[in-house]
Amino acid sequence: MIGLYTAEEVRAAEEPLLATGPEGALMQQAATGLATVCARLLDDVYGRRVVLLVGTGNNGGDALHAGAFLARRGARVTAVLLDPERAHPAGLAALRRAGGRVGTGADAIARADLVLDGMLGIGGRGGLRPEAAELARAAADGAGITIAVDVPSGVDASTGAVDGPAFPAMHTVTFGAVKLGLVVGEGRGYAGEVHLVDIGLGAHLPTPSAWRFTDADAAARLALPAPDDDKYSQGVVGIVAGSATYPGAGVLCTGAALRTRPGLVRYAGTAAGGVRAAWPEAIVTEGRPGDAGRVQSWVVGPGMGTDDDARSVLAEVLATDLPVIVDADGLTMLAEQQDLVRARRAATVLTPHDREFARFGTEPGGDRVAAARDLAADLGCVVLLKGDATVVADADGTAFVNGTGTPWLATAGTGDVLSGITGALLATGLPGVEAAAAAAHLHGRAGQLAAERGPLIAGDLVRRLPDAIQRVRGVPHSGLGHWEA
Ligand SMILES: NC(=O)C1=CN([C@@H]2O[C@H](COP(=O)(O)OP(=O)(O)OC[C@H]3O[C@@H](n4cnc5c(N)ncnc54)[C@H](OP(=O)(O)O)[C@@H]3O)[C@@H](O)[C@H]2O)[C@@H](O)CC1
Ligand SMILES: Nc1ncnc2c1ncn2[C@@H]1O[C@H](COP(=O)(O)OP(=O)(O)O)[C@@H](O)[C@H]1O
Ligand SMILES: [K+]
Repeated sequence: MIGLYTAEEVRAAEEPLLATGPEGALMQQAATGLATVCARLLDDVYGRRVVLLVGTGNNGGDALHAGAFLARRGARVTAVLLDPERAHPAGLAALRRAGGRVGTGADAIARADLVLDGMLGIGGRGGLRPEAAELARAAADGAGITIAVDVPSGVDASTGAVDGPAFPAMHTVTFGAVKLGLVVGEGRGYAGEVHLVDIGLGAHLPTPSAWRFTDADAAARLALPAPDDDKYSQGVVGIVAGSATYPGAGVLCTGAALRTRPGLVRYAGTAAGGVRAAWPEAIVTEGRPGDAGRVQSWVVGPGMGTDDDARSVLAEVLATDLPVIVDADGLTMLAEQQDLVRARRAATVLTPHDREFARFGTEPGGDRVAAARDLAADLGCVVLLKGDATVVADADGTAFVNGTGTPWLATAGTGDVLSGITGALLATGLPGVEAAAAAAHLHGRAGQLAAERGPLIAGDLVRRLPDAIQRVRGVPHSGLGHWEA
């Protein structure tokens, strides 16, 4: 798993190194790593126009030292200083020695091949002040590569919240640890591709605030069937989704469960006809959940409606002592009867998008990890807050930020697929938070594979799930896979 850290956690890790190491050593390491990434992205450094946007803190110092490195390799480097009196003295001296110069704003930025944002790092507070905001806007209008030093100025490194303008980075070169704010919320959109430069913080870093799954982490939660497995032993999933008028959610959700963990999937609900026609492999009843037969987890909510029948079905499922994932219409009803979750002892996973989340009392706001954590703690369940970087939080504060997916997932029905995947993983006995994090990872991988062929629809996700599972297990999706024992 990849650790995601707040600014405070990174500062605490830096302290012992600053206290014991030679003066400026950390900054030299950071600046060298930064300049190396810049040189790679510029391809040929000689003669290139580089503009440094330099604030008053150490973030500006990093930019100045990296600028000196690039100037020594023949780049034409101009530093734009937010406050010339307070620019990092050693960095400025190094830049001058290397032949760089100090200049002014917008024109230089418009002509630059590369703009390096060293205005604010983890010491930034609140929205950008007017002059910094103006430079960020000029960088957005320019044609050069934009690279943020440590964190894009205007992005809260710890939360991803953005208050007003921020520097639009195509790349962010971050030091020592990946800051949470670079991968979640609005900040993610400003950070671009994140490059991590090692400055030796490793052993000093605390347990991170949040985690990101890798393919290996997801694969570890997708156990293969063993020789002694049968169709029941892998975990049977029960689905309540869709309706007679709108069978689609039932079809997508059941298909996703089958394609994730095809031991046995049971369906109970009013979309029975559509589900039966689409998935002869599923065991289908028009009746209530209690009529479906034994299951090890329930998926309830997508497209089931919110009438009195739907309400009583939701209550019936939540009254079981089985893991349950609640989505869509199920969430709309649950928001009005939140005690149905609080009373549960088995795992409950709620999978709201922003509007569904708001029905529980508060908007997600700028700090999406905190929002998901707070709701999870309040209800004593797992909350999976959907978005371009889906957040999964448990009642005890454990949190994951998903790193897979594609904006092509913003299409109707993809959430139903996520519900089916989550239900299938819950049925295998995984803790709720791990099932949800693995499901989000796998769903995103399926989306990426489906998007390779252009615009995707939700059914494509179901079709690509086997390839996605192969991919996260390390088997090339286009190859024959491993035949060796
Ligand atoms: N620690 C280390 O050893 C290492 C740290 N490293 C680097 O240092 C960075 C952290 O440096 P830092 O602590 O100096 O803070 P930093 O982010 O430069 O900003 C502080 C300045 O910004 C100002 N300011 C604040 N808010 C503002 C706003 N909204 N709008 C405008 N201005 C605002 C504030 O000024 P003031 O409020 O006093 O006017 C203050 O002077 C870190 O991200 C990494 O890049 C690496 O070299 C590795 C080694
Ligand atoms: N811009 C985006 N980038 C990446 N993923 C997205 C984006 N927008 C939505 N998604 C993902 O698509 C899915 C949409 O789910 P949802 O809103 O419940 O759709 P539906 O109810 O139509 O099935 C979620 O998994 C969400 O994380
Ligand atoms: K910055």
